Amino acid sequence: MAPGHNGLPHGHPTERSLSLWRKADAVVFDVDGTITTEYSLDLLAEFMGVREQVKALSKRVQEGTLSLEAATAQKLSYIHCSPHDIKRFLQSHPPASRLAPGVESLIKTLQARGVAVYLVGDGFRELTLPLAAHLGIPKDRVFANRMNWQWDDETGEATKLVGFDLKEPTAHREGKPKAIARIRQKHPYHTVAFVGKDMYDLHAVQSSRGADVFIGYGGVMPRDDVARAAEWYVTDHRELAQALARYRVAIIGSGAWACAASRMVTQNTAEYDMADEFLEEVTMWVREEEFKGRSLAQTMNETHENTKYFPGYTLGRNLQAVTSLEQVVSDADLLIFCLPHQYMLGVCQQLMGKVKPGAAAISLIKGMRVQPEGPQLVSQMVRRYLNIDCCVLMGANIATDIAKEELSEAVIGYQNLEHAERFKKLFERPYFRITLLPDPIGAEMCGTLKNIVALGAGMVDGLGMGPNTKATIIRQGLSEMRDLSKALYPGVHDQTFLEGCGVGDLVATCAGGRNRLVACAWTKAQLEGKPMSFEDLEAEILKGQKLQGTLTSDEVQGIIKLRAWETRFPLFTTINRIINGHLPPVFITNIQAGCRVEVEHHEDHDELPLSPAPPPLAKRGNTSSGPAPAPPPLPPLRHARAAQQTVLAAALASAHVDTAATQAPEAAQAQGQGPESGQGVGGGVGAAPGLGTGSPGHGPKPAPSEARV
Ligand SMILES: NC(=O)c1ccc[n+]([C@@H]2O[C@H](COP(=O)([O-])OP(=O)(O)OC[C@H]3O[C@@H](n4cnc5c(N)ncnc54)[C@H](O)[C@@H]3O)[C@@H](O)[C@H]2O)c1
Ligand SMILES: O=P(O)(O)OC[C@H](O)CO
Repeated sequence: MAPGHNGLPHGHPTERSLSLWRKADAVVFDVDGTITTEYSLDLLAEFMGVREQVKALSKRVQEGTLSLEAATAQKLSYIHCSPHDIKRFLQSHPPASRLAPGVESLIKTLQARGVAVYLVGDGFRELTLPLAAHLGIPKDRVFANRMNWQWDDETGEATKLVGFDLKEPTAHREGKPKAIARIRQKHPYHTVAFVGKDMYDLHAVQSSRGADVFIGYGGVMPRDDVARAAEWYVTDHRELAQALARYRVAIIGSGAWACAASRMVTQNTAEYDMADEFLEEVTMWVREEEFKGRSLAQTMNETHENTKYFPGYTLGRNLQAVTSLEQVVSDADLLIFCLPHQYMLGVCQQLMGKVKPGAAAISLIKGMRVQPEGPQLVSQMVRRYLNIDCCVLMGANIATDIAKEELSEAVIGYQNLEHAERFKKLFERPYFRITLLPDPIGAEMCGTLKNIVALGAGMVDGLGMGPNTKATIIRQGLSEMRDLSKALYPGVHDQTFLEGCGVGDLVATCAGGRNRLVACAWTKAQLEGKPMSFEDLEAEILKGQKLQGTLTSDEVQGIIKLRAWETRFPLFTTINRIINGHLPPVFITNIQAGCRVEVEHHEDHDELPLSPAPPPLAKRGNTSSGPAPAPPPLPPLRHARAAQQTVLAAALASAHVDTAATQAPEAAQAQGQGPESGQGVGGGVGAAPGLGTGSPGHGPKPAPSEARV
């Protein structure tokens, strides 16, 4: 055969046709000779003993000496069958025996990807519908001619074939473009591809522009003229299936959650799936570092285990650890960001202009960046710096439990539904359920803010208090999460806070998360008189994994302080004051007092942002905002025991809080003021007004949405 369109060899699509085929949301197939190995009417004619007469008519149509309409009418008069004959014919020629090789699998692949498949042919519904049923194509997606029948007046049954319905568009030469136009009128498909066998099909597409691309199929009835004229000519349907886009997946980050999430992703990309959308190999960016004298990435590639950040869990064999960030993203279509949030700005800056155009991202990161003009969520950062869409995946997703394949749920918050659906396919497993949520900001705010509440829950545990107190903190936390999210982003949906990313994640984190764990240890250390910094405890307990809550608390407090919202967000404010050493942990049970305590500015670097331009986040020791070397760490107040006591004394004096309240619960109990004194959360802490006991002792009047505790 001669070379195809633009001199390309056969089977080589033009760039345009390949791209349109890959993004088609509807594919229309011609029927006879394209999805079948023969003209079905010819087979019926053979069955009825008139094959040669009918074939001769088809030849005349191809030669242009007889019109399609006249030939069809003549063929039917030769065939002259009854409905019973058709039934027998269909029994002896079941659909599977009539289909062209590879077409059934191609159609199933397209359908699994959500592509709408249509059949448009100039054969007959009576013979085409059984094929459609076999292929799972609904009747209303089939365009074909209808036979006319003579009816027996007495039995009411069709008896004899008497021609065909000329009102069907497919009865005429220009019928196919008309059918495609009808499809487009009814459904707003973005891209329609047409697969057909002859020049009529090609002209039908070119003349009407009904379809965006024509692909010639010559596997059954090869045609040189079509091969020459078509932008893409294939002789096997498998070529079309193989050419469908497959997405290359990259994970940016290699910590605990990144590794647990990678297991789901690699399980899905490795598993056989009709849609076959993803390339099996997944790459993971592993920051260059040595662990136990060896390159961590190298160890991961050899042992399929992240021995530093996620020891004890096997990762997919199809996961490739790569240390070059640029290399990982350069050819990736789907980017999964999963890093401690403080490193994301540096990563985004490094990746500017290096991401594949058209790539889509999802962030699993829980945290935000605070700029003078306001907060910037990670998904917003990705959109802004990398100029690509970014969904978020948020939920009650403690990494180790998911690695054990215990049931868990998450939401994918999205702006672009198509991307969200693709990511859902990439992550969803029998043990990991995903709901799509059109509120990405709400979902991400939930994931970010719950880390602060978890610190409060850890303090409750560290103080040795029980579930009632923790439930109070969780309830108040959820309320402040919602109020702050809505105050900053009024479009956020209330319902989001009742989803897996809201109350679900909050409960899980407050029960078993790292923020809770470290805050509990920090509180105990305080009570025992052997205080330790959060950073030291983080290093000791989490062994390289990163705490997000303390940094997020500082960032969020910057937002609160700038707007003088302390009394609107008493839990967030009190937690921030506790972790920064301005209040003792026991104030977690007295947030109305905690948020009103006047905080003395001890040292410049100790204070929370006051001015419209919050100080750089890097000020907080090793919590720099990018992978670039952090500036020399300044010890925050929460790390300095002596300074803490000084400020605490001042704070208590200014709040007129009874110092007994600042002691450990045991000490407070001895004075009848501890949680077991009957005042519990409501009034257990000193002279300051207690949780749930009404108006505060001093300070501004609470806003209407103010906390009840
Ligand atoms: N761990 C969980 O159970 C869990 C669950 C859900 C969401 N999350 C969120 O996912 C995000 C990532 O958490 P994780 O558990 O995967 O990470 P992690 O806490 O285990 O932190 C380790 C990661 O931080 C990276 N890292 C350390 N120093 C770095 C630096 N200077 N620059 C760049 N990267 C550096 C390491 O290379 C490693 O990838 C966080 O926002 C977290 O809140 C965590
Ligand atoms: O362990 P934490 O506190 O960082 O929380 C982990 C996850 O966010 C829980 O969904």
